[in-house]
Amino acid sequence: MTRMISEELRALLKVYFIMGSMNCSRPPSAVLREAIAGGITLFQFREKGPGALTGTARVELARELQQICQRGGVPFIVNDDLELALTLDADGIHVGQDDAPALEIRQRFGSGKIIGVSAHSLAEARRAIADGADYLGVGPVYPTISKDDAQAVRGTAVIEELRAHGIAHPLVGIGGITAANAFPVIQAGADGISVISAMAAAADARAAARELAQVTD
Ligand SMILES: Cc1ncc(COP(=O)(O)OP(=O)(O)O)c(N)n1
Ligand SMILES: Cc1ncsc1CCOP(=O)(O)O
Ligand SMILES: [Mg+2]
Repeated sequence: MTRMISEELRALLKVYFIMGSMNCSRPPSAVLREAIAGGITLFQFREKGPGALTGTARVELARELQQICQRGGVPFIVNDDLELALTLDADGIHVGQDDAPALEIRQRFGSGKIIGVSAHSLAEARRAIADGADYLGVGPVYPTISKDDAQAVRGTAVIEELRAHGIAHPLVGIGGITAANAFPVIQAGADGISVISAMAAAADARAAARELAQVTD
């Protein structure tokens, strides 16, 4: 399979939902179905941190959510775990600066898969692109309650800096993004936004997804 062209990927990044069971007070399957009905364009399975499932239960949840994505026509990305991504034949993987390098992931995962890499600076973005990243996750833009070890809040400055230095790669902003504060992220040059709590903790994930989709359209 050939690498996904940037324009196709840019469209997939518009409303990128990231979730694990520990982010939900309702069954994750129900939250994901609602989010898909509301118009999410990409989903990342991120089952980690306090209260996260492990072992077989984690793999079973991943399979269940992958099936929901497949039925809904939304690509399924795995956070961090290349073995899980390979086992499930996921559509892609997202890795950070402390995870396996994109170069190594590309060698094992194949050319048709989506590889996302977190970048907090111009240098990290350049390295990720050189290593074969398809898209960048840039943040935290705003304060977040969903990642204990998040780096310092950067506002939209890093996104602006990357675009000003000619980085045209597909990218999403991440960290504390809601429908109320998403527009500056797009204005700064992001192709889309990625969120956990704005959708996973919403009483109505479908409405939350719709509101976010309106901002990024
Ligand atoms: C789209 C997107 N952007 C950034 C991240 C953060 O990845 P990382 O820095 O590896 O942190 P963890 O999510 O693994 O805790 C992401 N997951 N997705
Ligand atoms: C995974 C991750 N990486 C940087 S911030 C963050 C958490 C985003 O979650 P929320 O949208 O709830 O702030
Ligand atoms: Mg990671």
